[in-house]
Amino acid sequence: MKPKVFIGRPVSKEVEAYIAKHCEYRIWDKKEPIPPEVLLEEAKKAEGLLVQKSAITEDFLAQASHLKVISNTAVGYDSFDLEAMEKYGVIGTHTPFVLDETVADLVFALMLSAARRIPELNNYVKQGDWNGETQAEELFGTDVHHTTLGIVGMGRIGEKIARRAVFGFNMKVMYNATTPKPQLEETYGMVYSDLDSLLEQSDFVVLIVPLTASTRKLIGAEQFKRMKSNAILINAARGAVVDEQALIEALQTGEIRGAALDVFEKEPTSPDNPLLKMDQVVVVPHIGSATAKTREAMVMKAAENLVAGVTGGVPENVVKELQGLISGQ
Ligand SMILES: NC(=O)C1=CN([C@@H]2O[C@H](COP(=O)(O)OP(=O)(O)OC[C@H]3O[C@@H](n4cnc5c(N)ncnc54)[C@H](OP(=O)(O)O)[C@@H]3O)[C@@H](O)[C@H]2O)C=CC1
Ligand SMILES: O=CC(=O)O
Repeated sequence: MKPKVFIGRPVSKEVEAYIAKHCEYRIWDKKEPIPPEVLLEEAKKAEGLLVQKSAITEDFLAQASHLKVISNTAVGYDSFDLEAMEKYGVIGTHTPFVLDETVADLVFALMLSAARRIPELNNYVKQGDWNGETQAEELFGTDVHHTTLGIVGMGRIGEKIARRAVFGFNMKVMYNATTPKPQLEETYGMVYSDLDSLLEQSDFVVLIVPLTASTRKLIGAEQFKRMKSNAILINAARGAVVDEQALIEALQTGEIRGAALDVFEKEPTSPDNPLLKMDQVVVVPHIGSATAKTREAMVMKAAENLVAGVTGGVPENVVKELQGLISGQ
């Protein structure tokens, strides 16, 4: 008998066919996100789940006693209660590597947009404000090339950002991570820095860390005070890595020049969020990995992890905190 799985989001025909070959499955194929109570009811009958950032709590796991694996279609897995998953022996997987270059592209798109004020100037032209006079200084932006970039998080994606910065834009790169990376320093000529010095010296600060207890509100009022007044913050990590209220105040008081945000404390963010009213803030709706090719690769990777987890194989991408569950099998 094939193992029973539930697919908690729409997938392509190819992915569905792959899962169908190995599993008996049910699927949530509506565009809107699956309601938590529907996911729970389905999870009670399944050995494996494929989800996209659905919250997996202790209470959820306690009620879904057949689960062996939960495959997340994202690299970040802050939606997993890792302690509870370990307690219930449920393997969690994610989709690293396949999205790195795409997310690094988006980080650069955000950096360039904020520095050169692309959304503002796009509106200026489209609204008919371009009247042919010599361009006024108020339209000027700031350079990206030959400036200093501080990257907070030097993992898979951080490295791809560093490569673009050094070889594409001649930037000086400083980085912070939990441990220094001497080999990457040699490859990219970048320097490891404590967070405070990185904030003090960078023209652009990119956040690309996982959301954990140690990174929640990593950047708050105290950190904004350290940043240059012409600095631009790019957050492509998770909204909660930044104290959003402190960011609003830092922008209002001119402590930093601007921000470019793919992620927010609460998603979707409220239309009333003051950040959305600020010209010096560029926003996109959490689309770091959102190209058709990369998203398809992520979903196929998630399907492969799911199938391996319910058919007695070893999923390729078990999250590091739960790898003990595999070695203990
Ligand atoms: N906006 C979007 O659409 C996307 C967002 N993301 C987010 O980006 C995150 C990073 O992805 P990825 O590069 O694959 O992850 P990795 O695990 O490869 O890298 C994470 C990096 O963060 C560092 N780090 C962890 N904790 C801290 C800390 N307290 N202070 C400083 N550095 C820290 C790690 O240090 P060390 O190497 O020393 O352990 C590591 O260098 C994801 O977890 C996700 O939240 C990812 C993809 C898309
Ligand atoms: O936010 C996206 C991810 O893959 O993590």
